Amino acid sequence: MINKRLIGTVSESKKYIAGNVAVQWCSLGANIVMMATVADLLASLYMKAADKASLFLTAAVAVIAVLIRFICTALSSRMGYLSSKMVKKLLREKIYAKLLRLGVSYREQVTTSEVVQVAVEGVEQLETYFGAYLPQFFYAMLAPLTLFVCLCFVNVPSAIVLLICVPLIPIAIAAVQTWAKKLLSKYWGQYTALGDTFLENLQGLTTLKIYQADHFKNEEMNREAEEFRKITMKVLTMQLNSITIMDLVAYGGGALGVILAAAQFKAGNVSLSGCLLIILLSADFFIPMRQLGSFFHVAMNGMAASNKIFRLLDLPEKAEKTESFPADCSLYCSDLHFCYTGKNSSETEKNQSGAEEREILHGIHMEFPQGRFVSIVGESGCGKSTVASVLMGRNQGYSGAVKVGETELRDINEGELMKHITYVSHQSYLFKGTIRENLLMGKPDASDKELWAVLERVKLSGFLKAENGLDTLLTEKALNLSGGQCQRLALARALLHDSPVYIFDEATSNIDVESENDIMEEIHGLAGYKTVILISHRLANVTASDYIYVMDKGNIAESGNHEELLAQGGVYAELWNAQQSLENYGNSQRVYQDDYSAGAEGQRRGKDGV
Ligand SMILES: Nc1ncnc2c1ncn2[C@@H]1O[C@H](COP(=O)(O)OP(=O)(O)OP(=O)(O)O)[C@@H](O)[C@H]1O
Repeated sequence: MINKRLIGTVSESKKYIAGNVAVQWCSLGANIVMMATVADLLASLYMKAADKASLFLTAAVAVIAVLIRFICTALSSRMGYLSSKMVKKLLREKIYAKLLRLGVSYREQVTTSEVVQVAVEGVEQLETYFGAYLPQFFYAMLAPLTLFVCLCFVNVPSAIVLLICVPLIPIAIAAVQTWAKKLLSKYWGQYTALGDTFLENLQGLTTLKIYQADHFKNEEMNREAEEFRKITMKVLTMQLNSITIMDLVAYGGGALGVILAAAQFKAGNVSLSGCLLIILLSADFFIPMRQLGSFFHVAMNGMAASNKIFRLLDLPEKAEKTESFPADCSLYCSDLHFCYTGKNSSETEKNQSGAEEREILHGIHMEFPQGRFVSIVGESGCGKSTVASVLMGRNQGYSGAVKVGETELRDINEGELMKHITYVSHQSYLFKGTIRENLLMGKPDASDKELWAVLERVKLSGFLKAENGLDTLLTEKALNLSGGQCQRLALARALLHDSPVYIFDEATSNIDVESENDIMEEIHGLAGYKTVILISHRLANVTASDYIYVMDKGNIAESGNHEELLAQGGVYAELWNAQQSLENYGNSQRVYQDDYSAGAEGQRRGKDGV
């Protein structure tokens, strides 16, 4: 239960732990002095030898001792607080720094939910370990030894017996530890799983309601919660049982001290005041160890959490990338293979070892020359977004070559890569805060004038002027904006970023036609002077591209410009014809509806005599 690595990792907390032990020890010293004076007074009262002076002296010593103990207790909790505060801060900083070092591809090794659980809940669990358990551990060793030394001056056999009984408490703790360890790790697992389910169901509540699946999920969660309740009760029972055992040992030991002292007094081996002192102090032999036991289970939770923290901190890191982004920002992939493994998405031991590798990209060749507009199309699931993630440096476990100019992409410094490639997906993340704050992420030194100019370009300025301008507040995930407005805002932020390469991954899916047209207009505008990679389901959006790659099940099925691909009469032409007939059908329906509405309006007007 003393994790040297954990203590070493946050060694700054050692001074607080030492200070905490020191003040508790001072408090014990004050208690010994007080008890010795009280024992003396009681003995002289019994002998009828007490006078006023000894009464006053005892009262004065008692008041001073109580005062010292009060100050020491306050100092001890202050130090406990300071050490746990420092530990939490340091560990969270380390986790944060680790994530930064792992970079954008961190999800290849650990899931976001695991990182959140470890950084928030996991670190929180260590509060008691550092704030209470560790100081108590050292104090629980020091206190019986100190009392032993003091009582040796009074009566050696009693002091020895009391000292021998103290280790019975840790032995009792150790007896339950093996069982407790397994139980607590199971408890922790169920606790985090329940947290995951709860969060997921809460986030998807609207969807669950729409499909009337909320009842089913409710029952599922009830079952999980019931399992969690059962294991919580087991943990509580285990804790209560072990506390009962510890109490038996502690108070039994105290009682033994009383019996021994009385026997020694009867045998004439100890004075009356000495006997009283042994009786008064015998409980203090056991109380620190008993207190340690009560922190034990919380500290064990901390240990389970620290294992998870170290698993995260020990994840292998790639060597520091030093290459800067080349001036020639043409991108190309040659013989590019990529597989996702179960490792990426699951933390279970079984999945890690038995992870099935599924190749998504089967040795593809693609070129994205500087300043050209290249599109990638293909059926859902053929690997388009995977290519985008590789180009963004998010999927680094590829084989083959991916180069920017002459430099291998995975050797380019991550900050440089992010600075030079802007990625806009259909789910661009907008942060809770103001419109200004969200836009300034694209260009921190942009003036309000620049921000309004870019909002004008994406046709969002009218709406925002009617709201609170650049200070319009966005709620979490910008839920107070429509889908189209979110995408326009994300595009505005991307335009401000002004990087040489832009990747648009289905940036206009799931939004209204007007927003789609406005956004596509901007993308086509960019294509004149930036390297633009456009991934789109809708072929009408890619017709103006300099080059189009048609993907099929992780391979390049065809490539060329729009006219060439149509002339080939292959997958692209088939898809184009199918989409065209659908769009023509949609248009004819719209015309029919417009005619119908115009006719109905004419009839109404006729009736009204207008
Ligand atoms: N993180 C992941 N872990 C495991 N498999 C994944 C992951 N992301 C995607 N895949 C799988 O990789 C394949 C290609 O996915 P990808 O998202 O690249 O396709 P896509 O062509 O962009 O599809 P869509 O047009 O529907 O967005 C899919 O079969 C998908 O199941």
